[in-house]
Amino acid sequence: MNNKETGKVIVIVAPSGAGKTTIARKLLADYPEIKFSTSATTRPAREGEKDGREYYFLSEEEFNRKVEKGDFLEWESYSGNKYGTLQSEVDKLVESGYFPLLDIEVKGALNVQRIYDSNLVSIFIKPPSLEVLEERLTNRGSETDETLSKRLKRAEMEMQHADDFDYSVVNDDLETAYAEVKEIIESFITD
Ligand SMILES: Nc1ncnc2c1ncn2[C@@H]1O[C@H](COP(=O)(O)OP(=O)(O)OP(=O)(O)O)[C@@H](O)[C@H]1O
Ligand SMILES: Nc1nc2c(ncn2[C@@H]2O[C@H](COP(=O)(O)O)[C@@H](O)[C@H]2O)c(=O)[nH]1
Repeated sequence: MNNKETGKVIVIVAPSGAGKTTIARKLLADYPEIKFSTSATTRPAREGEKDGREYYFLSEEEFNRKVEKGDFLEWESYSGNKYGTLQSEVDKLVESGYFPLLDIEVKGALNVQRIYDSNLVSIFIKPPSLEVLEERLTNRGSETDETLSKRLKRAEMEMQHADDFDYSVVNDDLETAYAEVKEIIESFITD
């Protein structure tokens, strides 16, 4: 499948810790025609993360310059840092015939959804409960007490937006959730 003419975009959205990156990675491994749209962020890199792969890691000043230049399709502040989708990143992938996959938070996803409209599919990944979400974030070991509590607080608001997206999938058992996501994606990219 080639996406150059159609310019379709895939958005996976979820509260932090629900498992969207885990599901996105499985999609990227199974579908060579789907490519990750690398976002920019002011958050420091986690262990094992590489600049230009997980994110473009920017200083606050570099990020703000890009905002002023209008380089972002969307951007948001999240848990004390800024995150944004670069229009050039999405365009580059479409130009090369790929389906860009955006792994972004709720407010940014709502904005991108408005822009791409019917050329976009959005899937909200739900954790089985907020307790499980906390457990997953804690086990991931990526958060301090402060960032964990900010993310959980934000998750409560984000969960209320589940119905604003095209589909919502509960990520309790990973393989079951992934099978549901695959079905949605296959129908979108072949349509
Ligand atoms: N179905 C599942 N059952 C148990 N653990 C899971 C499941 N899905 C994901 N996880 C684990 O939960 C943690 C959070 O998953 P992941 O990093 O994919 O979340 P995320 O939604 O991308 O978070 P963030 O928005 O912060 O990047 C990871 O350690 C992951 O291995
Ligand atoms: N609005 C946007 N949100 C983004 C973007 N890139 C990532 N994200 C989301 O931020 C949170 C936190 O991510 P983390 O890597 O620090 O755990 C998470 O929900 C991401 O999906 C973006 O470009 N725009």
